[in-house]
Amino acid sequence: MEAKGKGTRVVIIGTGFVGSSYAYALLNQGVIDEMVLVDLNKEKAEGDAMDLNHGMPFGSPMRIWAGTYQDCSEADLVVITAGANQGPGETRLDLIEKNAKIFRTIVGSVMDNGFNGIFLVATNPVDILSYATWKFSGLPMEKVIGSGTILDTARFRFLLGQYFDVDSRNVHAYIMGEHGDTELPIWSHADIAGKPILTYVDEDNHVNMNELDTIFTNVRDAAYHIIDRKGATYYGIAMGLVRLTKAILRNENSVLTISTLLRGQYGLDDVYIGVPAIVNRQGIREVLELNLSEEEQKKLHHSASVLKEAMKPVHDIV
Ligand SMILES: NC(=O)C1=CN([C@@H]2O[C@H](COP(=O)(O)OP(=O)(O)OC[C@H]3O[C@@H](n4cnc5c(N)ncnc54)[C@H](O)[C@@H]3O)[C@@H](O)[C@H]2O)C=CC1
Ligand SMILES: CC(=O)C(=O)O
Repeated sequence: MEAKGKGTRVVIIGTGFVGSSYAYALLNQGVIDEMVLVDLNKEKAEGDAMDLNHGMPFGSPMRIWAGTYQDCSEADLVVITAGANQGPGETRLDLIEKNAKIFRTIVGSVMDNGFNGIFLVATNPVDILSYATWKFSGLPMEKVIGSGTILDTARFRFLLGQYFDVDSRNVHAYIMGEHGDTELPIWSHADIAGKPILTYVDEDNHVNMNELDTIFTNVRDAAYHIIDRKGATYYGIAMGLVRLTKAILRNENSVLTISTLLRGQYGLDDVYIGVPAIVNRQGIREVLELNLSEEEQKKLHHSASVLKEAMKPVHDIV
């Protein structure tokens, strides 16, 4: 274990495709002072630490090393990207049993070392494993965040930006619900620079609802399309995790679609699910409760019920 310096420390558990892409993006964006890489495969973590350190002269100074769970005692943020990923045709929910068991060990080891920071979970199924992390850790729910639909929302904004030929940063639109097959687009609150997207359907002959529906389908199925082509997805989520890391460690009060525990919001309870929330140094400051259309509300409830059903085997081990 290395003694903590003065700055911020992130420990990444699982340096596979997602973990190492996140580490690379973190180094490039100069967000933190110390990065610790932990993996069951120690040589992979060591190799990644060496490789990343060799880029240091081209980036911002920071300390990077392959470490152990002991390094979590001084961590501000522990990001979990460890576990199995989907094979072609496999859904995220198919990964529950394998990854829930891995999580019991990982979260237990982090907590046994006196961790008192914030957990950020990306492993799938992310909503269910975020719930499990909250239960396994005993930390307040504010301090256990799942990446939720941050990536789906980014995909949605990107594809809408392409369709309307505007910068995706000026497209404001959310995907809510499960990070998975039952997620839903929130058309009722989607706008470009303040102009509701649905008004274009009425006003502009070039915009029609069928094409917008296809955009959503491509968002929902993006992981399948990428996995069919190259076996895994990692760059998009890596950048989403960096965005979340900044929001947390720089106390940004940013609105991001993450997975958090609902306690009555949207009429839902005891489920981690993707919703817009204000994220800062405390973790989740507040869940934003949008005024959803009746259809959106129904779809969100359906998504939550699918998650709750899928979570049943996890309840036996938490
Ligand atoms: N939330 C999101 O939007 C996204 C989530 N994912 C998920 O991220 C997870 C990781 O995906 P990849 O990086 O592609 O997988 P990968 O197989 O490349 O990496 C997983 C890593 O976890 C390590 N690992 C396994 N058990 C461990 C343990 N007990 N302790 C420490 N390390 C352990 C493995 O050695 C491996 O290096 C998957 O569940 C995947 O579905 C992937 C993309 C997007
Ligand atoms: C794999 C995954 O969860 C994604 O790319 O959305």
